[in-house]
Amino acid sequence: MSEGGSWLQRLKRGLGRSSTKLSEGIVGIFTKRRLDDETLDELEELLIQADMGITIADEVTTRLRKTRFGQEVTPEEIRAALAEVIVELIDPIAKPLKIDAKLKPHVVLVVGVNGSGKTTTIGKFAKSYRDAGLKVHLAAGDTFRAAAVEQLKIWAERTGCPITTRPTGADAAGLALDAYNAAKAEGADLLLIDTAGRLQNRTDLMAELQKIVRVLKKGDPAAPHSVLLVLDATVGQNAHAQAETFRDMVGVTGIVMTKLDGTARGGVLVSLAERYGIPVHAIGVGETAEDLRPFEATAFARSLVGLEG
Ligand SMILES: Nc1nc2c(ncn2[C@@H]2O[C@H](COP(=O)(O)OP(=O)(O)OP(=O)(O)O)[C@@H](O)[C@H]2O)c(=O)[nH]1
Repeated sequence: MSEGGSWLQRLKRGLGRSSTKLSEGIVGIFTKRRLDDETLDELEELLIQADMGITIADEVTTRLRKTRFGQEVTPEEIRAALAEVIVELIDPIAKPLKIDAKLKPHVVLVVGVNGSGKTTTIGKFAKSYRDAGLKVHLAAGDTFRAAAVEQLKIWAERTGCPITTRPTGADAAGLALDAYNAAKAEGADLLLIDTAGRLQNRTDLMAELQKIVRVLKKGDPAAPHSVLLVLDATVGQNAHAQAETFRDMVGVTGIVMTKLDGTARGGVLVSLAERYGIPVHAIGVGETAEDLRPFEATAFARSLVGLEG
């Protein structure tokens, strides 16, 4: 559980496992040693182990080799260099989800594997867009789990957003279209559609997701206007497989990465950014909706490597 505090404190605390592992690793390598082939190799290995990806590991070590080879460097300097490379890489993909109010409604389909944090994400987004003055409609598209519908209903009540539901076992595509029509009739600006969690290797469930997309197009040929993939950071490298399959199946337009507090491998977000270039809208660093915030490159990079401020 998070114990409150400012967002930066929550972020730092949430990324604590990842930053401790990286910091300790860097201190271990560079205490009283020069920057040479051996230490650079060890650094590269550490960054790969931290799920940063080979490109980042390469870029950091190449830069350090060019500028500091043969010199003594402090762990602090290494962390600063690392943060700099990470910021350059993730800044272009750190983008909030932009709602086009002209679409009425802008349709956002939220997808991901079971328990990744879809419902929490929808609740949080519903609240923040409502607070910003938009009319939001929710669709409880997880027709497999009654508890998921209940959870979304609670969010609907809490945020004062109308919600479309159907009994367990109902056709999720039909529900999505019903929700679209209801949202349109209400003049809603935004329709957030929850879906059942599905593993990316279940082709039958992935086909169902494609059906939802096809059926939504009967309402608006351009819908869904956004497809958000919610990824649980604790799955580590499997996040890559998930991003790839969901992207190929339904064209992911943005990512929300949750549970960064539950892993020492927060670097996976960086390697995802580098590999797919898909915008990251928000990150979660704790169990409550308060812990889910827009993704901000500099704060993330500095917190990840354990730098102050
Ligand atoms: N520690 C931590 N827990 C989180 C985070 N985001 C969500 N959770 C928790 O993860 C659990 C699953 O979140 P949900 O939003 O219900 O996930 P879902 O994807 O809708 O789940 P399904 O309906 O099973 O597909 C809940 O207990 C959340 O409180 C996070 O950033 N950190």
